[in-house]
Amino acid sequence: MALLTKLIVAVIGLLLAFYFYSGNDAFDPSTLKEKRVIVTGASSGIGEQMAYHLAKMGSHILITARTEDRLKKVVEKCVELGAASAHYIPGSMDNMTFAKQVVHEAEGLFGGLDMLILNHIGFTYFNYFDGNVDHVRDLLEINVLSYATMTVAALPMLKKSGGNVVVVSSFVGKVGAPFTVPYSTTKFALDGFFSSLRMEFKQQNTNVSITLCVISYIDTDSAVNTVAGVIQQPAAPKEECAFEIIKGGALRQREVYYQYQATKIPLLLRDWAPEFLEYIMLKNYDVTKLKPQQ
Ligand SMILES: NC(=O)C1=CN([C@@H]2O[C@H](COP(=O)(O)OP(=O)(O)OC[C@H]3O[C@@H](n4cnc5c(N)ncnc54)[C@H](OP(=O)(O)O)[C@@H]3O)[C@@H](O)[C@H]2O)C=CC1
Ligand SMILES: CC(C)CCC[C@@H](C)[C@H]1CC[C@H]2[C@@H]3C(=O)C=C4C[C@@H](O)CC[C@]4(C)[C@H]3CC[C@]12C
Repeated sequence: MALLTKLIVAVIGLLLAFYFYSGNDAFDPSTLKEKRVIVTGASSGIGEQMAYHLAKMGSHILITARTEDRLKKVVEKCVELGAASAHYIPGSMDNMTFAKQVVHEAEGLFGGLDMLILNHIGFTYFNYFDGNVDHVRDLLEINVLSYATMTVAALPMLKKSGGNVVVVSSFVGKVGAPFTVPYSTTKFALDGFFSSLRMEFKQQNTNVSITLCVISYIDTDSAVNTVAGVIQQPAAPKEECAFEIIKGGALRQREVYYQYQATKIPLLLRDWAPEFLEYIMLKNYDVTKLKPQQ
């Protein structure tokens, strides 16, 4: 019995060591120098911060979102920060022709592509599901189908460069959570699409990495304004989050967990103690602070 206990402790210790130390490979930001990168949803939030990190690393950057004046300002700052070059293309990702156009623009500007960072999301509400399935469909177009469309369009260039696809998902792309029904649906769909595609790439020896990023609550203006007061967990910094996403993509990691303790650790409970995880998550919500449905 004592031997069994020791064995269990040893196995748990090994598992913990594996979880904490795997993926902590050394990252050299200079590997991004002169690399050709697309960042979607880069007019604000995490996408904007990724553009600034890439600029400091000396990359060629093409950013996109709908709001042209904001994109222009981000590009100007990228140039100041040391980007090899910085460009923008405004448009909406509910239009698949535009999604392809962004990739073709990169081909025209850079003659190839090394990293495709898919980060944009369409607007959604943070409240009880209102029964509107049309909204779920519209959000799937913006949050998922445009990601698939851009990946397909970029694949020939990424195969040539041995490049990376980086997909920004969420903790709620792995576990369901209240007030995120349409949004969580789209993030789960990304996991199905990109995790399956990653395995096909392995079978076919396709030298393109796919990094799915599982992100916890981040202090972007839109997130903080949306969940204000309801979520008790503190928001993590967008600058660090953006850096960890780029790092994971450059290191060709299959998944990035940020913040680790707010994503990977609770996810250990998902398949083994789902009701306990639900209990912890519900404790984290203050429903009395919920804004009225808009
Ligand atoms: N913040 C958080 O707590 C968390 C965020 N994430 C993920 O991180 C990523 C970034 O989130 P965050 O920085 O908070 O979001 P923001 O709201 O700050 O940024 C969203 C970006 O997407 C653009 N966008 C919105 N609608 C469209 C559209 N129809 N077509 C094209 N672009 C559009 C916005 O610009 P514009 O309006 O000009 O088009 C903006 O650049 C998302 O994938 C999100 O799911 C994951 C977990 C937590
Ligand atoms: C272990 C648990 C305590 C963790 C619970 C964390 C939950 C509540 C966290 C994790 C991811 C978070 C959401 C997210 O991914 C992105 C967005 C989009 C943004 O525009 C509006 C806010 C929203 C819905 C976040 C809301 C809060 C979420 C659900």
